[in-house]
Amino acid sequence: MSTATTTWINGPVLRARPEGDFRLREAVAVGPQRLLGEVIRIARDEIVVQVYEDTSGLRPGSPVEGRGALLSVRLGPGLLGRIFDGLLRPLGDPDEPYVTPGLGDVVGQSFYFRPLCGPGDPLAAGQAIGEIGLVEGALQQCLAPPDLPAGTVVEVAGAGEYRDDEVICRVRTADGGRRHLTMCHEWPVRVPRPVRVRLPSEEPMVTGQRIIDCLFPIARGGTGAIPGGFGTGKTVLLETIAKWCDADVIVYVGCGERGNEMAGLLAEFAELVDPRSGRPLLERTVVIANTSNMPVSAREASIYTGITVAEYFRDQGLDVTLMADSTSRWAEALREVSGRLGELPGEAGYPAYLSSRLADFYERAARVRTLAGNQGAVTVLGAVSPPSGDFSEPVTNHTRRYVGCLWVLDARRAQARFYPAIHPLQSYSLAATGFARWWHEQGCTRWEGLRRRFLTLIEEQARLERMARIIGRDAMPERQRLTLLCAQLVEQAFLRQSAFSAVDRYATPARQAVMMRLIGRFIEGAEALLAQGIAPERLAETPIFRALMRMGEEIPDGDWDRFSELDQGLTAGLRELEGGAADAAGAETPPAEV
Ligand SMILES: Nc1ncnc2c1ncn2[C@@H]1O[C@H](COP(=O)(O)OP(=O)(O)OP(=O)(O)O)[C@@H](O)[C@H]1O
Repeated sequence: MSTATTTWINGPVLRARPEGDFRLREAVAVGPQRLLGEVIRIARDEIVVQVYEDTSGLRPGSPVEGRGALLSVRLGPGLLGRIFDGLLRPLGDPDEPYVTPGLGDVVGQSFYFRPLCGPGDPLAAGQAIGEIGLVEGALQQCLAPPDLPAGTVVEVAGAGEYRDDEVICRVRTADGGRRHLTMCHEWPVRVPRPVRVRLPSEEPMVTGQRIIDCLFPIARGGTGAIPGGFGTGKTVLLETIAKWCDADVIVYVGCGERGNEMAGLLAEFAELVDPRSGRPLLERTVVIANTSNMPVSAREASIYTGITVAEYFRDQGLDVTLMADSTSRWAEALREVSGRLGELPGEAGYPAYLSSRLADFYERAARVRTLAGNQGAVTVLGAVSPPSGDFSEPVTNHTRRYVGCLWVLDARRAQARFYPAIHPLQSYSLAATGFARWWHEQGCTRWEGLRRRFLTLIEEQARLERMARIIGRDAMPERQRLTLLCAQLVEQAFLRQSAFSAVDRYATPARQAVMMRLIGRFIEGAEALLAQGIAPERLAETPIFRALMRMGEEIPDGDWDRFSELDQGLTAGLRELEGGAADAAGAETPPAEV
C-alpha cells in the first residue's frame, strides 16, 4: 500500500510527498482518523488530495495511505428506505446518531437470500445470482459485479438469512480464477456502470404535473434541469415529482441544501403511501443528504454516489429517477476547491472543467439494456440555483447544453403564487414531439395539436397583454379578447396545480388527457361562437366556463362520471349559446318575401 506525508493543507485539499505509486482518483485514508479522500492531481514528487470529510485537526506530517482502488461505494441490499451521507454512510440510525469520521469497518447486516442459479450454471457480469431483501416478500435482485469475468457457478448458498459480507456464491472464471461473491460489491463512483446497449427513449416519465407531462415532457432515461431563483419552488417541485412520478426507485440527493428541508422530506416520505404499491413511499427511496452544514467537498462525492446508486438499481431492470438539489451548490464546491488549489479561474470564478463535470453527470442518464438483458432507465433531474435569478450565469448556461428538458421557474409567477412556477415560454422539451403515440395510447389522440394550440395561445397572450396595458382590454377587438380568455383558461385551469392540494397535487395521464380535451373543446366552441357574434365576455360568465376553471381542484382522479357530466354540460352550454345566437340572427333577418 503506498503512503505519503502531508506537506501543506488548505481546507479540504492537501498536498503530500508520496512514497510509492498513487493512481489518479485513487481513494486514500488521511490522518489518524483515516478520513476519506481522493487523489485529484499527481505531479513528479507530489500528490494533491481532496478530502471528503472535516479536515480540522489535520496538519503537515499527517499520514496519507493509498487504498489501491478508485473511490468506490458498497452496493447491495439495505439501500432502499434509508438515508446516507455523501459517502454512502448510513445516517439517521437512532442508536448511532453521529457519523464516525473515517472509513471504519463495514458492519455486516443480515438479509434474506434466495438463489436463482445453481452449481454448474454459467454466470456472467451483471447477471442475477439470487434475490435479496429484508423480508421474503419484497425482494431485489442480487447481481454479479459488472467486472466479473464470465465463469461457472461452483457453489451457491441455499435460501435463508446471511450477513451481507458472507460469501454466498463461488465462481470459477473462464480464465481459471476463482471469485467469491457476497451480496454486496464495490463500484468506483466516477466510472459509469457498463450496459449492453443504450436504447432510445420512446415514452415519457410521468410526473403527474400537467405542465410537465403535457407541454414539456421528460423522456424516461432523459435529463431535465430546473433553474429558478431563490424561493421559486425548485425543492417543492422536485419533491412533488419524487412523490408521484412513475419510477420504481427514487434517489434523492440533497446537495448543499438546508438540513430542515431534508428532515421535512424524510418525515413526509415516511407518512406518504406509494399510490402503486400501497406501501410507504420511503421504501422505494434512497436519500443522500449532504446538507449545507456538511463538508463542502463531499457535495462532489454525493452527486457521484447518487448516480452510481441509481445505476445499480437500473441494472436490476428498474426505472430509477435521480434528483439532485442543487447542482449549483456542487458547482460552488468545485469553485472553492479549485480556488484553494490556485487554479486559473474561468467564468465567474468557476474552474474551466465545470462544463465537462456537468456533462459527465447528465451523460449517465439513459434507458438501457442491462448486462443481464433487462431494460432499465436512469432519469436525471437537477435543480439549478442561479445567484440573483440570473439565467446567463455559467452553471445554468452549461447545464442548458446537456439536458433534454429545461423547466425555468419564473420569479414573477412564484410571487403571484402561481405554482408550479414553470414559465411556458422559456421552458422546452426536446423529446416532446416523439411522445404523440404514447399519448394516443393514453386516449388523447389530439395531444400534439392541443399542445401546440395551448403553447400558441400562451405566446399570443404575452403579446396581447403588453398591448392591453397600453390601450386597455376593452379597446381590443373581440378575437383578441377571446384569445386572452382562452389563454386564461389554459393557464388557470390546466397549468396551475398546487403541490399541496389534496385533489390536484397529482394527475394521472388519463385525467390530464380528459382535462386537455375539455379545454380544447371549449376553445373550439368559443371560436365558432365568436364567428356568430357571441362576445368573449358572455362566455366568461357562463356556468360551464366557471366549472372548467375549477375542475382541477374539484374533480379527483377516477371520478369519470363527473368529467362526463362536465363534458355534457359543455355540449349543452355551447349549444344553448349557439341557439341564442341563431335566434338573435333570425330575429334580425328580414322576413322572406312571400
Ligand atoms: N408547486 C407548488 N405548489 C404550491 N406551493 C409551492 C409550490 N412550489 C413552491 N411553493 C411554495 O413556495 C415556497 C418556496 O419553495 P421552495 O422551497 O421549493 O423554493 P426553492 O426554489 O427550492 O428555494 P431555495 O432557493 O431557497 O432553495 C414553498 O414553501 C411553498 O410555499
